[in-house]
Amino acid sequence: MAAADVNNDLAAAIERLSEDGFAVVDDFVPPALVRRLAERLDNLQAADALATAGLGREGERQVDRSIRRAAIRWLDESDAAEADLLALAETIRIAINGRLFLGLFHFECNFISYPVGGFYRRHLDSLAGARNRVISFTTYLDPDWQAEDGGALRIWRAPDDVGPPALDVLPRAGRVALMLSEEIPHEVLPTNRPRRAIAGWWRVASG
Ligand SMILES: O=C(O)CCC(=O)C(=O)O
Ligand SMILES: [Fe+2]
Repeated sequence: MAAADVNNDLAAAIERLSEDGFAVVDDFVPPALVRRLAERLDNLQAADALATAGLGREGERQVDRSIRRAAIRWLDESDAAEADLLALAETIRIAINGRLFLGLFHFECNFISYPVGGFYRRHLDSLAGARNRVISFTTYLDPDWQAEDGGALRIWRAPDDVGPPALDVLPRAGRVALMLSEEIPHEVLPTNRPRRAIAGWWRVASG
């Protein structure tokens, strides 16, 4: 996809994000970068460098395998593929701030590796009022994902929405989903094949 198309798609997605609380952009992460990130995650996994995912921030981690079954590792700039993903996220941050004036500041993100049978039950990424995580980002690293592979990201419209979901997002390679962290409950349905994702959050400057 040409850069101009990507920018148009991103602008339209940010518009939907502000109206609906969530938006999905296909083919946002270029295939070559998806491959490098997938390889990086595989290498980390082979080196036993992933941690069992907990709930909440590092340091106050609780591991509850009835809520979440996955392994994670935080990204940083020291690996070239990770740095390129962080640079791409920075373009999203600037675009969101330019349109929605949210004052997004800090970004943190982690690789998530879900084994067959892995899942993440319905949750919000941030508790309202804490001004903690403001916008959530996810992207996916597995080629040729099909509906029967399971593992959809299931999204509802509001914290107290217990009706049918608004959307099931298949974790297709290159796809980016954005959500308002305090507003949009979501879950990862059990996956029938190993599922490689990156999830991140922008915060506003505190204080
Ligand atoms: O893997 C996904 O699609 C979403 C992950 C998620 O909701 C989270 O890490 O908070
Ligand atoms: Fe989440």
